[in-house]
Amino acid sequence: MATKTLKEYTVEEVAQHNKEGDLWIIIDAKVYNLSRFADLHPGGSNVLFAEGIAGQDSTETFFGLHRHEVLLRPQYARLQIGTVAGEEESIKAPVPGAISQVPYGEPSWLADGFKTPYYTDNHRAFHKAIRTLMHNVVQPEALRCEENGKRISQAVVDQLCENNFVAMRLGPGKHLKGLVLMGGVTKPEEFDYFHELILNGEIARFGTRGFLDGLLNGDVIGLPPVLNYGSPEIQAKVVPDVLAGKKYIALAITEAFAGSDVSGLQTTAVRDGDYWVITGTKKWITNGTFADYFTTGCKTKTGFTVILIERGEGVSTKPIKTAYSSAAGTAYVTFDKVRVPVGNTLGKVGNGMSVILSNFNHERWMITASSLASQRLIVEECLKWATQRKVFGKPLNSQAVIRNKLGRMISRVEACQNWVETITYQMNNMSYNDMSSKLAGPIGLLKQFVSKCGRETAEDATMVFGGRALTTTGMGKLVENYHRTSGYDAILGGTEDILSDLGVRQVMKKMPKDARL
Ligand code: HEM
Repeated sequence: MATKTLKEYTVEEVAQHNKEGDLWIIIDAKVYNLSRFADLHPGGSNVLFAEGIAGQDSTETFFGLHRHEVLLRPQYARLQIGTVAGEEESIKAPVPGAISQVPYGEPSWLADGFKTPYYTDNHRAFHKAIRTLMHNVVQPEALRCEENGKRISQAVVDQLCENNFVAMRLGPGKHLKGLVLMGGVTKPEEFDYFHELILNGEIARFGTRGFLDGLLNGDVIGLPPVLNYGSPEIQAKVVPDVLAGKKYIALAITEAFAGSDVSGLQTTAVRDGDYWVITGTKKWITNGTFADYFTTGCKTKTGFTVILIERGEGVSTKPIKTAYSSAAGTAYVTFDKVRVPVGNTLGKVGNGMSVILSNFNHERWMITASSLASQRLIVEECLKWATQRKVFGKPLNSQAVIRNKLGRMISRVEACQNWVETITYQMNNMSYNDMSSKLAGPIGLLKQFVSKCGRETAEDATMVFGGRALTTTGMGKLVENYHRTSGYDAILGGTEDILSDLGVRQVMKKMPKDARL
């Protein structure tokens, strides 16, 4: 495709084109011909003919009203006809894989001059590879799906799975053996919880919370019970296809009748020879609209049992409308006398509670890691906005009340980051049994703390952005999405109140009998 040659113009030449039918403006040393676009401009045409805009350098006004990405969209980029002689652009397009230079825009291990006890050169290389892949492949898809509510496309899943994305999201372990991770950047035996922490953060940086759950979170919580408790036959049938992105799986525990109080579940599995006959409903099932398998909590004669159900006769799913995008595939699932081979039982009959509990720490930590990265993105948005937005002739950050909010946002996200990293370090260095017994309480407390901090930051960010935080497009769109959806982090995987309670109950259990003031 032929590229347009850009001419150089002087400021005086541009100034001649300042009327209807002949309108040029300068934004950041680039000359745009808006003559034909003016009538199509979403902000109206009259604002473009105002004094100080038509034929003039409108950089400051432009960045008070638009995100930079507007200029990068192909339909607008082609309005550029030249550059201003002797001037250079100062606001650069984001480079795939680049590190933000905004203070606190990145965790400190990525900031210039800061040291870290946790991350190695391999984590840095891995981070760069993941961020580049996310920028090039996932971000455009995330923005599209968040808006149109469609599930992630198979083409994008295929590209992700070429890098063994689903396998990495399950964390370190023997399921990684023999796989090539991110084109070989990290060897399976090198992959640790800090790699996974990086991955969980990078997928959460688009301000698209519904899509984030649609990015195969069902696999992350639905597959581990199969990996850890499924028979060799079931594993051979299910695991390779799910890791390859050919099939999808969802965790189906919660019901309209019962959530955390698993004993109240009403989905029943009754034995009929070599089959279970399963009847019941499940609600809020992430990725359920497109899942091929359901890791399902059932009431059996003796207690609670987890059974893998394949989509087929008697299984139906319908989307539930929730506050976030239906790209998450949140479903209401109905099982109507579904016949499932007894061999699909995961773990022992009646032992479902330990099957489910075994993955809770990982799930909660995973939600926390993504929640933390979304929170940091909002801090970065606020720092940028408070600097570029002028009120009464001064930047927003010249107001003490705004600086105070920023100070609290930064402190919260840094506190969360440090705690998440400390827990991640423990996960890296503890045996599985130690993790189960020692970390359930701390991870519960960590998750409720991070989500609570996130919701406070969502409130503060809304005040900083004002009306812009209420619109799904434009300057405040990320803040709008975060404010509307940060409650998901506070609820999915265990609500804040329940997790806080869990943490304290663990403390009570471990209090020394002779502790006295
Ligand atoms: C290359 C030049 C320009 C392009 C491509 C452009 C494009 C757009 C787009 C796509 C929107 C919709 C909101 C969004 O998605 O961010 C918008 C809104 C707007 N634009 Fe422009 N614009 C340009 C220049 C200007 C200039 C120079 C002004 C100066 C007054 C202006 C004033 C506005 C206003 C007031 C809005 C409404 C903002 C809001 O609703 O908050 N635009 N423009």
